[in-house]
Amino acid sequence: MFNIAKAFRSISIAWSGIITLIKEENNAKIHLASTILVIVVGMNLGFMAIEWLWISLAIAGVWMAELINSALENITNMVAPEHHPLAKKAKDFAAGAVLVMAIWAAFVFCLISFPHLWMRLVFSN
Ligand SMILES: Nc1ncnc2c1ncn2[C@@H]1O[C@H](COP(=O)(O)OP(=O)(O)OP(=O)(O)O)[C@@H](O)[C@H]1O
Repeated sequence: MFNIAKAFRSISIAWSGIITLIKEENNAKIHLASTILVIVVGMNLGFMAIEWLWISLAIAGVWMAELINSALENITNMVAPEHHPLAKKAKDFAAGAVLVMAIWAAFVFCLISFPHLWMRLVFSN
């Protein structure tokens, strides 16, 4: 039978994972600042629904990549606390995944915001 209390507990645990990430990981603080900045800029420039769809996908993608990267980092640290070439590979691959998502997110943001900025410039004169 569906247990609503268990479902809420799972959500609460997942949320606390995100909070721990923000508290402990420097990159997550950068993602948080970028997320807030993008939302503020998007609201200011008046992004349309379809544009918010892409922006939100990009933001969620970066957060997902960072969460998975940090999970893999922790598992790697547990399995191989000493220096190991495979541990290095695992961490570097996971970090690469975050970089790929961050570059794509920056591309999406530029692609969406530049035409808005351009229109602002043209019609402000
Ligand atoms: N056990 C290890 N064996 C070999 N190389 C490692 C090991 N641990 C870390 N490294 C190398 O050092 C780099 C930095 O590792 P670290 O654990 O500090 O993560 P990080 O990249 O600083 O992540 P974050 O800043 O998100 O905490 C890794 O990307 C990897 O190249």
